[in-house]
Amino acid sequence: MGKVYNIKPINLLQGEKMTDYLNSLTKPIGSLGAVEEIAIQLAQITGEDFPEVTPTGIIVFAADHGVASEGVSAYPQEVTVQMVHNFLDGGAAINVLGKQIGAKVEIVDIGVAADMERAELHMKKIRHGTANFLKENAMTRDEAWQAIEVGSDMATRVIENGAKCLIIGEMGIGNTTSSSAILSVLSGLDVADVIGAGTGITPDQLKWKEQVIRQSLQERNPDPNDPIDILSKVGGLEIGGMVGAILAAAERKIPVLVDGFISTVAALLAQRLYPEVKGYLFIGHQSMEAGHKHAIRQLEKKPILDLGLRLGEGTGAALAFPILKAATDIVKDMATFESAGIAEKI
Ligand SMILES: Cc1cc2ncn([C@H]3O[C@H](COP(=O)(O)O)[C@@H](O)[C@H]3O)c2cc1C
Ligand SMILES: O=C(O)c1cccnc1
Repeated sequence: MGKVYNIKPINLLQGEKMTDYLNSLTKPIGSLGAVEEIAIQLAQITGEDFPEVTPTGIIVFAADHGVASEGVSAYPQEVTVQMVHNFLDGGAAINVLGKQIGAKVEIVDIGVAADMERAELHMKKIRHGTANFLKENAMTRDEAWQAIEVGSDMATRVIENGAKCLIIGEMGIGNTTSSSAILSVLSGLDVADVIGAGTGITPDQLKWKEQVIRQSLQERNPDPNDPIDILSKVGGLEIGGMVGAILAAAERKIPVLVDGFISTVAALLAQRLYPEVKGYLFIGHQSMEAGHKHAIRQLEKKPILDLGLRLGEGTGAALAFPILKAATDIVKDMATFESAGIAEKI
């Protein structure tokens, strides 16, 4: 069994207080649209009159997938470790976008197949990649819980170092296959509806990917009502890490800015473990990956941006972050009708 997380429902009363305050600011009521909705949710999450989201922390969990050996990705498995070096050298998209929003990017090896030692890398390897879930369970239940704990410990550290908002990202060749398998089980949707081209596979490879997932789900038969059974049978270690990070942030009333398909599937697993988690989540963007809209719908959420991204790493979340910051600035810096001496609605 894993650790128990004490996740409280969000504070609806604080949200009502924020609505009243937003209505007192010098603008027609509701005219800042989704930005106002975000401000209200941030108030509900933090319980604060003036919520803050800076500094924000980014955690990228990296791990390999045994199922990659089935040829379900457009790139070879070695790209995972090569990208980890790239993250540490500052050359990946998430480094650039993280820098733009003043966020530190923490990289966690939670299950990369290759061994590496780098000063800035958090070495938390649980195993050298998952097993090929077409042939056997991806990992044990115990390893699934360990992954969740690594993620929650990591998020706790980032939050204790001052982060007021958490962005989660991932790197793992083959992880759209794992995420589609998880989503199909959690949603009951057919595999064909939740698969996509990932890193850019051909239509023929996509058919094969569908077949691999279909057969894996038949063989492994994960229990739709047991998120840990699903994670251990067809999941990934970086997905478990993201689940744990989300739970730890929610426990500490820290908003989580979720990225694309893979991280939203992790958020869905977290929500199935602890339904209250939902209130703490923002979905940064709508990914091009076909299953993402279904994952978002399962969470009854709306993505902040829709820019045609299909990358992961936390990039779409980092791009959406300035909208969250804008919501907090509006609340903090706008004049009220009273302070500015402007006539209110008749
Ligand atoms: C160079 C490179 C950088 C990436 N950064 C994120 N991903 C994304 O692509 C992978 C998932 O797609 P699939 O399931 O098709 O392998 C994950 O690593 C995801 O983070 C990348 C992929 C590549 C090739
Ligand atoms: O949306 C994502 O997170 C995504 C999509 C394609 C490939 N990698 C990640």
